[in-house]
Amino acid sequence: MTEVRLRAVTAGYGREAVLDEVDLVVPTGTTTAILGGSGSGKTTLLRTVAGFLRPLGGEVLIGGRTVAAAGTWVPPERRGVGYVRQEGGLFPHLSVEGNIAFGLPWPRRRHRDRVLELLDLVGLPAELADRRPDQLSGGQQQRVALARALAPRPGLVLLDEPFSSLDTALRAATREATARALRATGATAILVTHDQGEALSFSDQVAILGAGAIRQAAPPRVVYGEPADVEVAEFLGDAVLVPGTARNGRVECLLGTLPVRGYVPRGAVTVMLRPEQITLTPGGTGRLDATVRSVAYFGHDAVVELELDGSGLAEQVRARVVGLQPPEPGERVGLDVAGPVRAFPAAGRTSGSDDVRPEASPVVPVPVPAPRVREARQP
Ligand SMILES: Nc1ncnc2c1ncn2[C@@H]1O[C@H](COP(=O)(O)OP(=O)(O)OP(=O)(O)O)[C@@H](O)[C@H]1O
Repeated sequence: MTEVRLRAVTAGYGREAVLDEVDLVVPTGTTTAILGGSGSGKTTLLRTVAGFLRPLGGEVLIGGRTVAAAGTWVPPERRGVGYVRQEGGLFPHLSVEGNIAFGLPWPRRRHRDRVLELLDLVGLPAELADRRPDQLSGGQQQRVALARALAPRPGLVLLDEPFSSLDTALRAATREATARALRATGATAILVTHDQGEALSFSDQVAILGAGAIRQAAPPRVVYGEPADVEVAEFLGDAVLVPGTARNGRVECLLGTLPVRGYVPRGAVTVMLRPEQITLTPGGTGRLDATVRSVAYFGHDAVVELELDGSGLAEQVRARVVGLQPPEPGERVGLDVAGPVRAFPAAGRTSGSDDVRPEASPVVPVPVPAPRVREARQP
C-alpha cells in the first residue's frame, strides 16, 4: 500500500518557493503524470517526494507514513522509493548485471537469478547482462535504469522524464515496457513529463502544474475532455475556442446550439471543443457550411482550417480529420459537432445570479485498479 499524499507542500530553493501549497494524492498502485511547462516545478515536486529536497512547508506522506513535515524528516534512502533519471544515470564502469545488482540489498547482490528476472521484467534479453552501458542503445539503458530502480521492490517509483532523450519509436517501446513492468510489480509511480501525449497515454491520473500549483488532477479523459480552464485546455492539446452564450445546459455559438459537458453558469462563455469533435462532409450540408482555408497534413491526420459561412473568421475553427483523404483548400464542406463541448465563463465575468450549483472540483478521484497480475513479456 504505497499511496503518496502531498498536503499544502511549499518547496523551492533558498527562500524562493517554486511549489506553493501543493495538494496531490497518488493512489496505491496507480501512475500519475506531472505535466507542466519548463520551469513549472515538476522536478522540484519529484525531488521533494524522493527526499532530495526538504519542503519549506506542508507534509509529504508515503504509504501513510509522514516522511516530511515540521519536525519530521525521513532521508531518501529510508523512503522505499526508486528513482529513474532522464539520462538513466547508469555506472559506466559496471556491467548491466552490476548496475542492476547495485539496486539489490547487500546480501542479494550476487543473485544472478534476480538480475535476470529484472531484465525479463523490463523486456530485455538475458544476453545483455554482461554488456557495459556504452554497448546498449538509449532505450536499453533506460530499461536497465528502471530494472535497477525496481530491484529493491520499491512501493513507489519516481520517473524524471526517462524517455525524453529517446527518438519517437524507441520512446514508445520503452514507455510501453516501463508501463508493463510497473503494472507487473504493482508499484505506485509518478512520471514527470512535458509531453502531453505521454502523460495522457501512460498514466491513470494527470496533474497539470502551473504557477506553483496543481491546476487540475484527474484521469486522462477528464483533463482532456473536461479541462478546468482555458489554459489547461490549451496546454493539453489543440483547442477550438469560440465565444457563446450558456443557457440551461447548452451553449449557443457560431457552431450552433450545443450540449455542454459539466456545469457552466448562464451567460457569456468561451466555448471549447477539440478539433477532432468537428466532422466534415464534402460539398456542404446546407445547415452549417464552411470553406476550407488551409490544410496541415500530418500523415495519420490533418488539421483543416475553416471559414464558416457568414462569419468572416478564418483560423478560428479547426477540424482534425483522418489523413486518408483530407479536403483541399477552397473546397466547400459541411460541419457537424460530435459530443458535448466545454464552456467557461467569459473572461472578466462573474457567475450569473441564477446559478444554483457550484463549479465542479478540479480534482477528480482516480479509480484505483484491481490487483495487478504480472503480464507475459512481449516479444
Ligand atoms: N538547484 C536549484 N537552485 C535554484 N533554483 C533551482 C534549482 N533547481 C531548479 N531551480 C529553479 O526552480 C524552478 C523549477 O525548476 P524545475 O527543475 O523543478 O522545473 P521543471 O518543471 O522540472 O522544468 P524542466 O521541464 O525545464 O525540467 C526553475 O525556475 C528553476 O530555475
